[in-house]
Amino acid sequence: MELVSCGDEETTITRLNPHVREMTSDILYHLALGSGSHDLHAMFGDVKFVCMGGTPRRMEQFAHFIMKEIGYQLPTGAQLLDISLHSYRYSMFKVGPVLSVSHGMGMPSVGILLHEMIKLMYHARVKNPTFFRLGTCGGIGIDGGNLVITESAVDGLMNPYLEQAILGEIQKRPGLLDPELAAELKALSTPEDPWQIYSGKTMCTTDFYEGQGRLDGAFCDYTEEDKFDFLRKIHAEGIINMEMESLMFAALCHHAGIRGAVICVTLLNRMKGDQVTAEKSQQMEWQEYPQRLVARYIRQQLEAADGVGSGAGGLIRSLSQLHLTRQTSEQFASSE
Ligand SMILES: O=P(O)(O)O[C@@H]1C[C@H](O)[C@@H](CO)O1
Ligand SMILES: O=c1cc[nH]c(=O)[nH]1
Repeated sequence: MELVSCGDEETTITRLNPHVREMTSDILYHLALGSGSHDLHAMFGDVKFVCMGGTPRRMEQFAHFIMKEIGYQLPTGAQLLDISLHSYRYSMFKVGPVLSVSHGMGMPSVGILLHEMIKLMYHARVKNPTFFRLGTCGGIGIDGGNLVITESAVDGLMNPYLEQAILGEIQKRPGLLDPELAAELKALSTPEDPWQIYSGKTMCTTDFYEGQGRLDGAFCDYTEEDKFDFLRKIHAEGIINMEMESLMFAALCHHAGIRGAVICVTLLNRMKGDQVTAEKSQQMEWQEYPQRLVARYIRQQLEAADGVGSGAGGLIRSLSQLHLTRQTSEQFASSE
């Protein structure tokens, strides 16, 4: 990707806010970090992959999982710490070149996080990061426990763009994701995996209940027939799942020129019901499926960068100058 000159810095982020370039100190309020209070280049300059998902617990688990998968070792006595603990909003864990961050529920929450993660990449001088959303969704004609890779995201009206009111006017940003990345991820799935993998359009809604045509919300002013007419209609348009973040994620990654992918596990088939009835232990196992696929991709990329046959360890060790120790945690706390 072409480097864009930003004052005395270079960034691969397109359309970066010119005001941010001029700010001597930028507070990343919801991450409990700041370009004035922290040496963001020293802390995050080696990041290559940013993985996001709804809950702090899932993203902490992913951090531990990816640590094993890429053979990364914390220094003796160090613990994996929540870098954004003192924001009381999001949780963020760093494992060498991988950041694992929770984004909460819905587009406003993931949108705020994306603004700050994109600025973090700029301040840390990270070039060409890849962003992933590792999520859960409702399948349309796909049973629970399968994977969906989003090709592009649409809103609840099937518009292929994000509409945002900015200064009293609607701005439209396309919900496009990187087709090559989606294909590369899909190719990493094998017939031995416990899931089937699908790719298609994702409907991103602003609500879990009425917004997704459920019959089990507190309110429902439509019939079961209306619901199924709608699900059949959107399925005929190539929509194979529903969730609540993909459109914001796709639109902001595309706007920033960041390679992004959305991989969700289905928790249920909406053609068969509305309630999530799978056992909690089953849901927990399913939640790991997107993580397993993305871990394969990260491993593959690190191994390729490290040279064939030498394994990911060397690169990861050399990339990971920064270890998140108690001392740096106290630094994070001081930015509260
Ligand atoms: O990534 P997660 O599993 O948090 O995303 C989906 C979409 C909504 O945020 C939430 C609804 O249950 O799950
Ligand atoms: O049906 C579902 C399941 C998970 N997440 C959603 O947004 N919808």
